[in-house]
Amino acid sequence: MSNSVGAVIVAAGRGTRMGTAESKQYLLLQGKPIIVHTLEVFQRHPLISEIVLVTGQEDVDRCREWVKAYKLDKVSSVVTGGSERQHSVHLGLRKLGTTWVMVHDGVRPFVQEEEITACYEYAKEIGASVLAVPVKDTIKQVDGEGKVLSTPDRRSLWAIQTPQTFRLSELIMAYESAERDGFLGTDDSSLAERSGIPVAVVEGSYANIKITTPEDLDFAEFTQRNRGEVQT
Ligand SMILES: Nc1ccn([C@@H]2O[C@H](COP(=O)(O)OP(=O)(O)OP(=O)(O)O)[C@@H](O)[C@H]2O)c(=O)n1
Ligand SMILES: C[C@](O)(CO)[C@H](O)COP(=O)(O)O
Repeated sequence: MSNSVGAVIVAAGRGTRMGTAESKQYLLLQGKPIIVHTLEVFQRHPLISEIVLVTGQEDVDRCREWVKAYKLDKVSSVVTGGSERQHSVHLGLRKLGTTWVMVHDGVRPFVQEEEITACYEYAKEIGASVLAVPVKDTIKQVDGEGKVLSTPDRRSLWAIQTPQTFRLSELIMAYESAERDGFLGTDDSSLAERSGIPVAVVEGSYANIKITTPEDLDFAEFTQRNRGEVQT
């Protein structure tokens, strides 16, 4: 049976927490849109055979231009996303034709090749996988009035990232089930978990940030500069 691996890269958000006129995924990092940096990581990865990019309706044309300009020939389609991340992912899943899918945030350009490989290996072994890091801060559950309810044991807490890796057919079923039930999750794994799919955590790097607020841009510039990226 084919073990082909594809990626759905989601970049249809508005980036409100960034507070910029330009959506954060299109802000320049070392002269290149953040989304292009992210796409290039998966374009370069030998495991990935197909990429579907999900973006805002008004950005489809310029994304298609960037796909051509940066020779991102693994991108098979650029599609319009939805009002929530979950809707965007679902629209992307429908366009992919591989056995496995890695769902990845377009604003996480610092994922490393070996992390992508590890996510696939663990997903093959366990059923599904998510890249993550152990939390460094103490986490507390707090009620609506700001009163501390509990302090979970930190040793069991992980900060979940992307890519999140699944058998495409299983993730599509999980998405359809969530849609039927009106369930809205903040990541893909929560939909898989509720459908009974076992998910493994793959320890990654704290550098695999989701560029979300202005201070993340400073970190992103520093990281990109210090990675000495070979301009392609
Ligand atoms: N309707 C949406 C919402 C989010 N995303 C994508 O999902 C990823 C993670 O979402 P987030 O960081 O929350 O991005 P935004 O929703 O754009 O940010 P904000 O919540 O600050 O508006 C991003 O690459 C974003 O573009 C998407 O494709 N479709
Ligand atoms: C999917 C995710 O990046 C895992 O941490 C996160 O849940 C996305 O949340 P957002 O609010 O859509 O950025």
